[in-house]
Amino acid sequence: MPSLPNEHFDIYSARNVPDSHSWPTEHHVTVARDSSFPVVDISAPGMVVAVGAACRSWGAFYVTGHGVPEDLLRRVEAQARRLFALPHHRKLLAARRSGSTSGYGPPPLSSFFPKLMWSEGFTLAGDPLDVAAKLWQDDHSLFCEVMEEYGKEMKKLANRLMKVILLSLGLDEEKAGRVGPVKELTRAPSVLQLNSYPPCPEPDQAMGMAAHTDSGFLTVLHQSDGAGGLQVVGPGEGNGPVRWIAVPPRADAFVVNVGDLFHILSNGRFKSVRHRVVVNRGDHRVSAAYFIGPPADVKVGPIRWLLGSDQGPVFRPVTWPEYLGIRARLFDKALDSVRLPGNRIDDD
Ligand SMILES: O=C(O)CCC(=O)C(=O)O
Ligand SMILES: [Fe+2]
Repeated sequence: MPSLPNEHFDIYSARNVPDSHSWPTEHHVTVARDSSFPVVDISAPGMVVAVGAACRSWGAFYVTGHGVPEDLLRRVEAQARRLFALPHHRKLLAARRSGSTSGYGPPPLSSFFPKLMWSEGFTLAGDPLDVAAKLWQDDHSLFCEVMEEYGKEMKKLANRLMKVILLSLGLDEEKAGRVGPVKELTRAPSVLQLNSYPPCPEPDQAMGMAAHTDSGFLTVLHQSDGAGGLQVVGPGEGNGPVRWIAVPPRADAFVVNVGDLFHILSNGRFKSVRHRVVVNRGDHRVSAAYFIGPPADVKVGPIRWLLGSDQGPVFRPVTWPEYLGIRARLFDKALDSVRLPGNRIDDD
C-alpha cells in the first residue's frame, strides 16, 4: 500500500514533486471551461427534461435548489479539515484495511496506477464512529454528529435525484417507484468519501485523482471554495482528442456525476462521466463525495420498461459488490466486460 509509514512522503510539507508522484504529461491534456456545462435547479418547474438531457450528454451537472443548508456544508468542510490536519501517524490508526471500505488511505483507485496521487482520503461507509473513534478518544462526537446529519441530507437528495432521473427516462410516477434497485434505496449503504488535496509546488507534474468513472448510480459532490480542480470529459468523446473541462466550485451547487451502475440501469442512455482532479499551487482543496448505489444483494440490469423489440438489454445484471470485484480486476474495462454481445447503444 502506498501509505505504509516507511514509504510515506509527506505531501503536506513537500517542496517538490518526487518521481513517485510525477505523472507523465499526457495526463495533463487540454483543459477548457465550457459554459454549456449543465446547471439544473431541481426546485424549478420543467427540470425533469433538463436533468435527463444533462445525464445523456454530459453524465454530470450542477444541481442547485437542493435545499441542503449552507451552514451544514460549512460544518462538514470544517470537520473534514480537522480530520486531515491530524498528524500522519494518528490518521494511520484508522487506516483502510484490505477487504474493508472504511478508513484512511490513498484514493481507492490508486492500485491501478504506477504513480502516487497528490491526495488522501477517508472513506466513511456506514457509521462514522467506526473511523472517528480510532482517531479521537473523547473528541469525536461533533465529527460524528455532523457527518450523520450530512448523510441524512445526502440520502434525501439522492432519492429525489434518482426519482427525477427515472422520470426523465419516460417512466411514469408509478413505474419509477417500482424499479427494483431504486425501490430498495432506503436500505442502501451510505458511503461518504472525504478527499484532501494539499497545495502542490509543481502542480503540472502531479495528479490529484486520476481519471475514472464512479461505480455506483450517482455521486453527489461538494467541493471547497477556491481554485477547484475537478475536470470532466465533455460531450463528443471519441470524436477527436479528449476535452477535459473544468468544473469549478459553486457555493450554491453540488456536482452530480452519473456512475457505471446508472449507465447499466439506463441501458446505456446515460453517460457514466469520466472525471479527474488536478492540483494547484496555493489552495488546500477538500471535497466530500457521497456515493449512491443499491444494497449489496440487489442486481442491477437495464430497466425492463426501456427495452423493446428494437432495443434489447445491452448489459447483464450485476450487484454492486460483484461489479466492484470486476473493476478491481479490469478497472476501466469493467463496463465492457458486462456488456452483452450483439447489442449496441443508440446515441441520442
Ligand atoms: O474531489 C473531487 O472533486 C472528486 C472526487 C472523486 O472523483 C471521487 O472521490 O470519486
Ligand atoms: Fe469520482
